[in-house]
Order: sequence, then C-alpha cells, then structure tokens
Amino acid sequence: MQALIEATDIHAWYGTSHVLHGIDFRLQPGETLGLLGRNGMGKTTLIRTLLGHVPQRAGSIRMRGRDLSRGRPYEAARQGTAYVPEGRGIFPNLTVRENLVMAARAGTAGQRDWTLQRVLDTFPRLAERMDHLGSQLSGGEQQMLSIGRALMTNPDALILDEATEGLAPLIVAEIWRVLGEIRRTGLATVVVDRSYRTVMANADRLMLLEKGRVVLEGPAADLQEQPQALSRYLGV
Ligand SMILES: Nc1ncnc2c1ncn2[C@@H]1O[C@H](COP(=O)(O)OP(=O)(O)OP(=O)(O)O)[C@@H](O)[C@H]1O
Repeated sequence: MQALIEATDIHAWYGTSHVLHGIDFRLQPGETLGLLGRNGMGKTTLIRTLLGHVPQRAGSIRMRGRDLSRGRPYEAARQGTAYVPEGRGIFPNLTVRENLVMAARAGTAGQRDWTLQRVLDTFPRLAERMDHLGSQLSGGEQQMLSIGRALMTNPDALILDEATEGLAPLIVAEIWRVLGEIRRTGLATVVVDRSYRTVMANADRLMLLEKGRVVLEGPAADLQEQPQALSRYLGV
C-alpha cells in the first residue's frame, strides 16, 4: 500500500540549533498515529517540517508518492494533508460559516464526502454559532471550527497538534468523541496531545520523540505493555 506520508532521515534546524536528528516517519492510509514526547522534544517541529513550514531542513519527504522534500505548505495540502495547528489558525474576523465555506474543496480523488452539512452534524455546537465571528467563539468552539475547516478540504490525512490543549474536560471529551468518529471513517490521523493515556487508547501506532530522535515506536497495544519505557521518556 502506498504511504500517505513517507519521510526518511529528516533533519531540521532553527538558525544554528539542530532540532531534528534523522527521523524516519510513515503514515499509512486509515491509520491513527500518536506522536508523544515531553515538551520541546520536537513533535511540532517534525509536523511542521513534514508540511514544509520549516525552511532549514534535510531528508526525503514523499506524500502519496510525490517528492515534497523541498515542498511548500500548499503543496502538502494539495496532496491531501490537512493541518490543525496548535493555536487553531482560524480567521477571527470571518463568521463560522465563512471560515468553513472558504476552506471547502474536493479531495485528491475528487471526493466531497465532507460537506458543510456533515461538518455541522459532526459539531452541533458550530451549527448554533454559524453567524458568530471566529473571535467570538469559546476556545473549544474555535478548536472545533479549526477541525471542521480541515475536514472541509476532504483530506486523506489529518494532523492535529495539541487539539485539546487548555480546554475544559467536557469539551476535551467531545473532541475525542469526534476524533473517534473521524477515525472510523478511515481518515488517517496524526495526533499530538499531552494526555498520553488518551492518545494511547485512541491510536493504532505510537511514536515517541526524545531530543529530536525517535526512541520508541510500535503498535499502541504493545507500547502500553512497556510502562518503564513510557515513564523514562514521558516522565510519567
Ligand atoms: N521557532 C523556533 N525558533 C527556535 N527554536 C525553536 C522554535 N520552535 C521550537 N524551537 C525549539 O525546538 C525544540 C523542539 O520544539 P518543538 O516545539 O518542536 O517541541 P514539541 O515536542 O512540540 O514541544 P511542545 O509540546 O512544547 O510544543 C525546542 O528546543 C524548542 O525550544
């Protein structure tokens, strides 16, 4: 099966600071990958490098077989990879409806499975806020809007960086419920989240980063049985 994302020997730098040290990364169609590691270990940088946001990088990056080693973020989006960044990235001066509609497009195979209606059915709270501006939404609603916008692009892969950060427990539960639904539709997802237990319970495969290197990788069910390794790398 052709991988949605296949990257080998990825390095990244911020100025003279060498942050990623030779990471191999693969995302298969339909799988949920949990990316774990303590603060500052390189999770966000890895995602941003794969998507072409970090200019100082080396290594090979392919999306659906296409070489994007020197690719720009819009090229990753065109290859079906949608990104929900930390901090959400919605348009504060546009309404919920405008934020969603302007993101709409067909997927890589021309699919239009995610319509405005389906996104609103998935997030009923957004349906109630259609004419509110992005800036008028609560943090949880903004996060739902950010995920809704990503779904409107009919992606093959959805990458979520700290999607539940700073949100109230009920909203966190709601977001994980939706991620479960999305997972069952067969959309591949990469999830970065601090609540490692929830990630473990909701992912097929886990990858642990430590100082810009992969230190542990495998099926979530296997890693759950290695509490010493998890406590060593996650400090839990
Ligand atoms: N824009 C930047 N300029 C310089 N250094 C950066 C920048 N962004 C991140 N770093 C550094 O790169 C390293 C990796 O950071 P990164 O944000 O990728 O880690 P992370 O695992 O996602 O952590 P967090 O959970 O805190 O976001 C850290 O040492 C961080 O200080």
